[in-house]
Amino acid sequence: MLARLVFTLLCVLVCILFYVIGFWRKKAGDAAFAAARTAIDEKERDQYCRLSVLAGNRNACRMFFFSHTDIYENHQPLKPYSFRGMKVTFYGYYYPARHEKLLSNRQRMFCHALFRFKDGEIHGVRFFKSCMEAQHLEEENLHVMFMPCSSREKYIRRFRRLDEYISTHCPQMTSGLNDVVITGTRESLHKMKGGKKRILKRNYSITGDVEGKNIVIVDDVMTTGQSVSEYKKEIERHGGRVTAAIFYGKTVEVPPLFLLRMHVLYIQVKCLLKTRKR
Ligand SMILES: O=C(O)c1cc(=O)[nH]c(=O)n1[C@@H]1O[C@H](COP(=O)(O)O)[C@@H](O)[C@H]1O
Repeated sequence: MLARLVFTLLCVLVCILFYVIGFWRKKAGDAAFAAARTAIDEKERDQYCRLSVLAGNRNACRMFFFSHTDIYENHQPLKPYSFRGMKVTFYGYYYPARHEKLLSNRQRMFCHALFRFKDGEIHGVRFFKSCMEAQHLEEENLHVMFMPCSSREKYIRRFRRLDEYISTHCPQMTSGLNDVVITGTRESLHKMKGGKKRILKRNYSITGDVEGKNIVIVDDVMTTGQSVSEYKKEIERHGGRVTAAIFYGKTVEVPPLFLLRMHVLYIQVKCLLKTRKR
């Protein structure tokens, strides 16, 4: 009887202990995360962020990933790579708006610039030139085609300034802004369900003469790459040859949080061993 009572008491004590540890671990994680968000420089931000990850804070895991995107992503900005028969380059990483609070000032500014490009508020010439230079395409005879958007207004607003730039500053290139007619409106692609398996509703037709032309596609964001590859197929059905594609941003994909935690643990242990050796 007494043994059973002692056992029950011990179990209750252990539960209380776990609860208290969990409670303070969460508090410590939240505090470190708050410190990371208000840190004055990247180094301090990273240190607090790692502590918060170790204390189990999920947002800190995402923040850690965003600060080290280049380690996890297969492709780097302005480094061309092959994708479904095209050379692809992007200008920078795009972090979806829901993660805005976890970004550094530099990343936030980049995403704001991307949104302004999407809305036609900035011309995107620097992005265009940088990506074309990265692929050594500045001097090539190319026909530039723009990715059709959800409506005609958006399409013209977004790309008209690049169209002007190409017509006035790039004598060796031609702009295909008017090769496409947007026939109706469709939902924004990122709102469609189904990820890579979603069925894209085509709301445009190619009316310009693209036959035999060497084509580069320009778009704002690449996420799964499905829309650019469908557009490429459609252009090729009309006789064009799509050799390259450039994007203002490439959407990052957050890896499983568990992997991020393991990575942070590994880094912390390595740091600890290093300081003990000294
Ligand atoms: O404006 C969008 O629809 C959009 C928002 C967003 O957060 N991410 C995003 O990729 N898109 C659009 O989705 C298209 C790329 O999606 P994928 O086909 O998955 O590569 C581009 O035309 C983007 O404009």
